[in-house]
Amino acid sequence: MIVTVTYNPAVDQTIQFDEQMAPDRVMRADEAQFDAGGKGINAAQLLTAMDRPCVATGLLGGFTGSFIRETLQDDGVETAFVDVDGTTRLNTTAIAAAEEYKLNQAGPAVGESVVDSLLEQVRAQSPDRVLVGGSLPPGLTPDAIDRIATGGDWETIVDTGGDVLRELDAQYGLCKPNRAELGDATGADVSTVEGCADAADAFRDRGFDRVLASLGADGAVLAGDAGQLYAEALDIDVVDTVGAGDALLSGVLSAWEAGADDETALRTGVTVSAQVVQRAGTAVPDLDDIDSLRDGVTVRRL
Ligand SMILES: Nc1ncnc2c1ncn2[C@@H]1O[C@H](COP(=O)(O)OP(=O)(O)O)[C@@H](O)[C@H]1O
Ligand SMILES: O=P(O)(O)OC[C@H]1O[C@](O)(COP(=O)(O)O)[C@@H](O)[C@@H]1O
Repeated sequence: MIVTVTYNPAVDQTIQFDEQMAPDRVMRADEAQFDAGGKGINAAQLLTAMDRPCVATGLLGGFTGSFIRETLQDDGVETAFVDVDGTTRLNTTAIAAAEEYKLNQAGPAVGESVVDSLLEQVRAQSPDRVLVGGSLPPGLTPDAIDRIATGGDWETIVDTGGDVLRELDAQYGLCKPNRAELGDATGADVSTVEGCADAADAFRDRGFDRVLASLGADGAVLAGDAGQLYAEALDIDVVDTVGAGDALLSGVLSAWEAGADDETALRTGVTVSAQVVQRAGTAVPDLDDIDSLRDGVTVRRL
């Protein structure tokens, strides 16, 4: 069973314009959408949609927090959140002509005592795996993630930015940097797939059993004890890429929970992410055919 921890959830607002962004004028969006977001929350929604037992925990506050709580309830996602005084952030993805702008807020400041409250919620679920996903709100340091990783007898997966990744001290089952985060965390040349795979592999020494590096339209690399696996991305029409990394990771975790090997897990992740990027925002797509669609993903050993 998986518990997801989102220290800094967000309502994801996706707005679409049929013209390019321009300063000093009113831009009017043709379409607007609101989704419950934040890395662990997206993962919990996707894992639930794939019938994997999962509980979403994290910090919620204010009207945006209530929206996330209600959305997850409607989606049948089990939750165990901790209430905070501030207002959960609203992150915006603006799609203008063919360009994508991601505008993320810092989130409400919290005190360190929230880590104890969250740990209590996590322990109460007795999970096998815990996914800690997303940025940290003001008031918390990477120690908040290490404390979850060392707080019980579970494998911890982490999906967070390069700066925080570099500062983690505990032992983790997996981290999932995207290309920029991998570059930030390692300082390596990540301009080629091979460079990314080598950087991911080397980064394992910093306390990660496996590193799953997502490379956008170039696909993904999974580096572990058994070597480096590379999966090409599927050739699809992308609406926006928000939630793509969460989808990749959710597919991998879902397959592992079902007992699959790394190659099958990587195929599953790439397939789930392809479904997500073909839809606006972080809404949960139809995932019924994932097991058959994943056969279309090309994986090779590097
Ligand atoms: N343009 C694209 N075409 C096809 N698949 C994509 C595209 N962008 C992202 N993906 C899929 O989503 C996964 C995660 O994307 P990425 O942008 O690297 O993650 P993040 O959202 O964390 O930045 C990729 O590994 C790939 O499978
Ligand atoms: O916590 P961060 O790094 O600010 O990211 C939060 C944002 O990332 C998302 O989880 C999407 O993440 P990915 O695009 O990396 O999958 C959004 O739902 C959320 O608004």
